[in-house]
Amino acid sequence: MPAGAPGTVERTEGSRLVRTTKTRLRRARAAQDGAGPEPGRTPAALVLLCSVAAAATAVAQPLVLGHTLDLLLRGGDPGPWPALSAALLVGEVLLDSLTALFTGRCNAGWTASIRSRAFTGLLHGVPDRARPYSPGDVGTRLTLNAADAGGVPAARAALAASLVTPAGALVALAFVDLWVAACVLAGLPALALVLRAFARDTGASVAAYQRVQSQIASRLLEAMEGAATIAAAGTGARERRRVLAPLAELGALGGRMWVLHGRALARSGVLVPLLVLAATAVGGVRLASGALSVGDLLAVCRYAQLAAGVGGAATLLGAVVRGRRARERTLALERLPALAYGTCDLPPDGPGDLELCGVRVLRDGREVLRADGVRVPGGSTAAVVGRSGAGKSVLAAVAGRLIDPDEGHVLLDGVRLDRLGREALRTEIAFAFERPVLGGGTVAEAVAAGPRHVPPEHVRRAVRAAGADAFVRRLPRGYDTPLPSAPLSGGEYQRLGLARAFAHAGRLLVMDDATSSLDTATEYEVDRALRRSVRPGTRLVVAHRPSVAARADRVIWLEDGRVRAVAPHHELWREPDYRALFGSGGDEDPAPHRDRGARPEGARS
Ligand SMILES: Nc1ncnc2c1ncn2[C@@H]1O[C@H](COP(=O)(O)OP(=O)(O)OP(=O)(O)O)[C@@H](O)[C@H]1O
Repeated sequence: MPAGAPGTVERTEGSRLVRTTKTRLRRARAAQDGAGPEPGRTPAALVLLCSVAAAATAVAQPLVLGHTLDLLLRGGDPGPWPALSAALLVGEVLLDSLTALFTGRCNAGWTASIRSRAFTGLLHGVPDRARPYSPGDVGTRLTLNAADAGGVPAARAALAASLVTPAGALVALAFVDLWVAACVLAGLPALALVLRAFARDTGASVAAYQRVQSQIASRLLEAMEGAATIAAAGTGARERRRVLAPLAELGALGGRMWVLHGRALARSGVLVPLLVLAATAVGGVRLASGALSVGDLLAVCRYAQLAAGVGGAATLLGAVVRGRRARERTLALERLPALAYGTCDLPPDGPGDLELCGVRVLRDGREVLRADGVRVPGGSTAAVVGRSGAGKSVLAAVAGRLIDPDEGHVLLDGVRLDRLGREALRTEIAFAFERPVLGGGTVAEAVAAGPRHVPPEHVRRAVRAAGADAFVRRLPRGYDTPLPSAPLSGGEYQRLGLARAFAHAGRLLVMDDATSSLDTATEYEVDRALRRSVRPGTRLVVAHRPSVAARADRVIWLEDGRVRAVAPHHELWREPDYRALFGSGGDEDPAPHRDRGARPEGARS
């Protein structure tokens, strides 16, 4: 390919200059973004091509067969016509097989692509915005709906081709005999009306069916997650009724779709034979008057059948309608608002100064957080406290840019978080959660997984710091134990999440209730190890325990989404409202460990 040829681009790969086509480059970029390869248009075009070719052979057959029959009846030499008839028959079978093959490939390609786009949209989306979609709903959208949506291009191609046959048959019919063609043409509008009504009525039912289907999946998953609670409360029967409650509606909607389908088939099932009968009758009259030969009559009957075959498009039309509704559901995931990243970097070796300036977060029209002028100096620890629902997790998410505030901005070492590049953001800010999700792989792989490569010795150091080394070593294969088969308690799993955050700690570490499952002594040990062995930086710790607040340099006290005070724990402790947060009505501080090295009662040495 000559340099600078149209449609080509040059790029460097290491020291090599690589020339590639724009299409390939676009596909490679899509794959890099995690969107998976773009589906080629070829398979859908091939389905159309093969279906149209099959339709053309079907249309040609009656003419050729009729002519062959006439030649044979006359007793003369039929020449190449019998061979041509046989070739058309074989050709149609072959083309039908190819259509089936390409349809399968096309469906698989589109389904994979749609699923991967929806999945990428979900992963890139702001987590907060994905909240309305329950796991069961997401599962349905990514599986059933993606498969239905993936079938649309092939179904649409087949639908287009299925209209070629009746149209071609009508033209051929007109070529053989105008009277019979006029007779068939007169009946076609009735068939078209049947199809139109089917498409219109079925659309609404399909959308409702898909919604109810995902409702059941969501409830089932909720029940599975809460299996222990259900068993303990003895509410199995009630839960079963709750999960299956939408089944009646699903059944009714499914029944309605079958009724619509059946009605369309029945109507066309009555119309088609009537039409064929009328065409045969007109053809018979024309044969008797000598206007048609026997072969012509054969062709006329077959063409009337093919032209009336437009009724068979109902099934394909149903697939297209269902697929389009399903596509709307996968698109909702694909188009979840994603965070846009800037191009700025952080100043090298910054201490991790954090500042929230004029921050407001609104949800459903309600202000769930307002924080202005809240500063956490680099290298210090701030505890975020407040009653349940006060906005602690929202503040943590804004501070680490899991979500963007609706107003205001957050500064890290003087740089606005929304102007930072993705890499700088994710390598410099680490998160640990109450219920981490560590995925598959081995224990070591799960802890190492993250924005930067973590060597094995750092993994072990992080696991030790999180107080997880002892139980990890007791696992059947130690650090190489696959996580799904590791018998871990909630607290142990939480510590692995902490270990992952420690292994990737940058200049800001946000811990959202990440030690809630640890006993006080272990939590204290983890805190000490965090100060000693994890990369120094700023810590923002959402806490419910006074011991955590007491060890922090300052406490950000939230009340109903507003910052009530920012001060050290021992100063705030003088306020009865603050003490009440920790269930302490008296003046005695249950966590008198204000110094960094102080140790709670019961802590091991
Ligand atoms: N995506 C959202 N949509 C609607 N409301 C939301 C959303 N995210 C948070 N909220 C609301 O914001 C408020 C603060 O939530 P947040 O999770 O920050 O509370 P919290 O202080 O961390 O509570 P807890 O201690 O119980 O975890 C709550 O009333 C919550 O319902």
